Amino acid sequence: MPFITDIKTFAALGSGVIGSGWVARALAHGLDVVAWDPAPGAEAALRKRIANAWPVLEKQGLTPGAAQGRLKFVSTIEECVRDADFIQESAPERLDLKLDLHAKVSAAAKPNAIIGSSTSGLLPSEFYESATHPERCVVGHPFNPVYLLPLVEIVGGRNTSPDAIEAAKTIYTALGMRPLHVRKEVPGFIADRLLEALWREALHLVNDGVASTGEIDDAIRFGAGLRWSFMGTFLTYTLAGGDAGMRHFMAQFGPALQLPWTYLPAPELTDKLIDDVVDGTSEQLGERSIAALERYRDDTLLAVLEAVKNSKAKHGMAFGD
Ligand SMILES: NC(=O)C1=CN([C@@H]2O[C@H](COP(=O)(O)OP(=O)(O)OC[C@H]3O[C@@H](n4cnc5c(N)ncnc54)[C@H](O)[C@@H]3O)[C@@H](O)[C@H]2O)C=CC1
Ligand SMILES: C[N+](C)(C)CC(=O)CC(=O)[O-]
Repeated sequence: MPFITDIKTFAALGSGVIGSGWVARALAHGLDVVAWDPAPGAEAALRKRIANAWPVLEKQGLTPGAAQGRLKFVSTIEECVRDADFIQESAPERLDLKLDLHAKVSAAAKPNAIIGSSTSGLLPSEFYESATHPERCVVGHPFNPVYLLPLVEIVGGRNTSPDAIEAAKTIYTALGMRPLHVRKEVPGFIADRLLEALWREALHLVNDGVASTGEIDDAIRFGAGLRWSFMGTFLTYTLAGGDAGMRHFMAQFGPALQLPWTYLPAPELTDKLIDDVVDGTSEQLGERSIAALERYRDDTLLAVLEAVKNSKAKHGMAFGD
């Protein structure tokens, strides 16, 4: 039986930061969405998050027929997944919890509905171990805010069929995303390995009293962060090697890797370090609420996405190139 790829009904399990982002994306793409989350007050919190995201989604352009009213919140896992054409799990990052949840989800779902997990780095071979029809189970790791950022890392487990990877690519593409197949199942996949290295070094810089959280954020947002929105590290450093490109770059800056500039192990999360990071970021937040900062982030991201798309078009490139 072929996997379902022309999806009409999207099931979301877990409606926290990431689950609500998936719901917003699916609704904006004109789908019916069924959601489940066991927390008290979860439905109201989800609807509030969707309402906060909706203005930027309207600005970006909704699929005809898209409406917040097409979200149905249900009270059981089975009700959530039974009639779904595609299922995305965004439950807390705990192996035991995901193992138990996926055993239930996969037993209740249509056998040919693809199941994706938002996990940031747990291994699909482990948490889909007791799934029914594990061949249709993948990781679809998104980035926050899920309703705007296109990247989704697709990772298969030991039992995932190659056809399921292709089906997941088709589904996520139809949701306006840019799938990246991570060919080897490794903890942290690709993007979170990179992000974790940056995060670890940022914590060391705070811990060693080198810079405040705001100064470290400035070092990213006025420099590398701007060029990372359209060019990755490898091509950027090719240009840093001048006309001789990457070979010259390697010769000039390669030896510095032996120093090294960076620490590998993370610093101990002492109470002082946690307080320094929390106090620093509270100061950066100032009087703004999280929701206001999210709207600022979303508007700015949309402007960046539009600018990158237009510039690529002028150079004969598609957005996904
Ligand atoms: N926050 C982030 O930046 C990102 C998180 N992720 C991944 O997304 C997943 C969800 O993370 P967040 O949304 O950040 O967490 P969150 O804490 O915001 O939301 C988790 C939600 O799951 C609900 N929940 C609790 N038990 C559950 C169960 N048994 N089944 C279903 N839902 C349950 C909670 O009530 C809560 O609403 C995790 O696997 C995480 O690694 C992926 C990309 C980015
Ligand atoms: C912090 N995090 C590991 C949960 C981050 C991600 O998984 C992706 C993101 O949105 O940065």
